[in-house]
Amino acid sequence: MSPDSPIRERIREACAMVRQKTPLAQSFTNFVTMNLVANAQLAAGGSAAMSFLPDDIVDIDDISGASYINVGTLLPSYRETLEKIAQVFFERQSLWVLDPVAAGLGATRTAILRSFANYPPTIVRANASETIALCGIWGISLGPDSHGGMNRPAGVETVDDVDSAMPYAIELARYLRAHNSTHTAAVAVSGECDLITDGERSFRLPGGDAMMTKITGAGCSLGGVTASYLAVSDPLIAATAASLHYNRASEKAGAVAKGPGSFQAEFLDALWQTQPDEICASDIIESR
Ligand SMILES: Nc1ncnc2c1ncn2[C@@H]1O[C@H](COP(=O)(O)OP(=O)(O)O)[C@@H](O)[C@H]1O
Ligand SMILES: Cc1ncsc1CCOP(=O)(O)O
Ligand SMILES: [Mg+2]
Repeated sequence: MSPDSPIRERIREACAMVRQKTPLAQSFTNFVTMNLVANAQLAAGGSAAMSFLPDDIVDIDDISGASYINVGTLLPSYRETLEKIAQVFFERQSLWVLDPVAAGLGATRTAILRSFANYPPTIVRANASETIALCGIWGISLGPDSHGGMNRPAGVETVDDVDSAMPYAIELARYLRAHNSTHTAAVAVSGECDLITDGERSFRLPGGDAMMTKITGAGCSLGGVTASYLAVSDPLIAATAASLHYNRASEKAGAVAKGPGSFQAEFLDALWQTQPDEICASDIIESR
């Protein structure tokens, strides 16, 4: 992507707006990484609120710029609760991000994710295996020889690479645009070289530090920060800006950290310190 692409100015503007407006993006997320989600949203410039009760979620939605649902840890009540919340978001045309953590693993998680097909999010943020598995659960395939779907549960970590998930991500983004209530969407597939697509345009985002795979919550917190950006920009720009912010910050953290513990602390500092001009100047490889 050329240095003078209009996309870069939209990314810079989104980064500036998150800092200026401190948008609230609420989260219904897992217990393992909830604290990092909130701290990453604050370090990126946003504000956070975590809730698990449908009526509370709706009240917070009234004052939120976007919301985030992450299915990493489940309780028995979630089977009904999460479908109801997604339906309310759909009816209210609320903007929201889904992280389908461990998609394909377990009957309850699969039933919850399947229910979201009727009330889909604005953005799906996932690793490659979760992206492929979610397409299988929602009946989105690439044709007779595609392998995606429920037969590839990977747990929390990916067992696929971003390149193999790319055709699925493109179809998934097209599904979101056709079926969600705002008809705008993006899919962010994280990995060694991230992919962001709206079903028409696709960006590959090289860089970032591999130590991100050694802290739990790197992906979950990226989902939360993506929601912070969605509160101030359109889905394609929000997903791109959040992922670029993460990559530039993780590179800074990787340069000074001595292991995963100091890396996480250095990463939060770097999220806070990394500026819009640096983020929008990132290497972005566009493919159509
Ligand atoms: N090999 C890697 N090198 C650099 N950055 C990576 C690598 N793998 C993942 N990341 C980054 O870590 C963050 C979380 O991605 P990932 O680990 O794929 O999500 P999840 O934790 O949901 O599986 C993203 O910002 C992604 O770009
Ligand atoms: C370990 C674990 N178990 C259920 S959720 C979770 C955290 C996953 O975090 P991430 O997807 O960001 O690695
Ligand atoms: Mg994850």
